[in-house]
Amino acid sequence: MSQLSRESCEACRVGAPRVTEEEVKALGAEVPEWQIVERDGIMKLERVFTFPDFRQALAFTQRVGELAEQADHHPALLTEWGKVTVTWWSHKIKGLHRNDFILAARTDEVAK
Ligand SMILES: C[C@H](O)[C@H](O)[C@H]1CNC2=NC(N)=NC(=O)C2=N1
Repeated sequence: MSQLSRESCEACRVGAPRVTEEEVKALGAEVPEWQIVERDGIMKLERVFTFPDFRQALAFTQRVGELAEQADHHPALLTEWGKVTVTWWSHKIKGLHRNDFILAARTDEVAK
């Protein structure tokens, strides 16, 4: 279990600081399989997970949903036959917060 995945998420609030460029570099190194993408001017953290079939993709989707509920911090999830695209960002700050990297690390844990 990675150090980052064990960190606790702080409550997401309007006005919370987005991660700086330096933090993106440092945190990104802890979740190297994730890409930083920008959509509608919002920086997001995204990874595509692949599976042997739809049933296993769906089971993984459920596990990610559970960890999101536990953290009260939710991703966008696209579930397809054999793959799931997970995208994390913080809606309230329209960008990336440390929480998003913590939850990306936790997502990697439940993919195993
Ligand atoms: C009311 C509820 O706690 C908030 O809307 C939470 C829910 N989940 C969330 N998830 C994400 N990714 N960003 C948020 O700002 C957010 N806010």
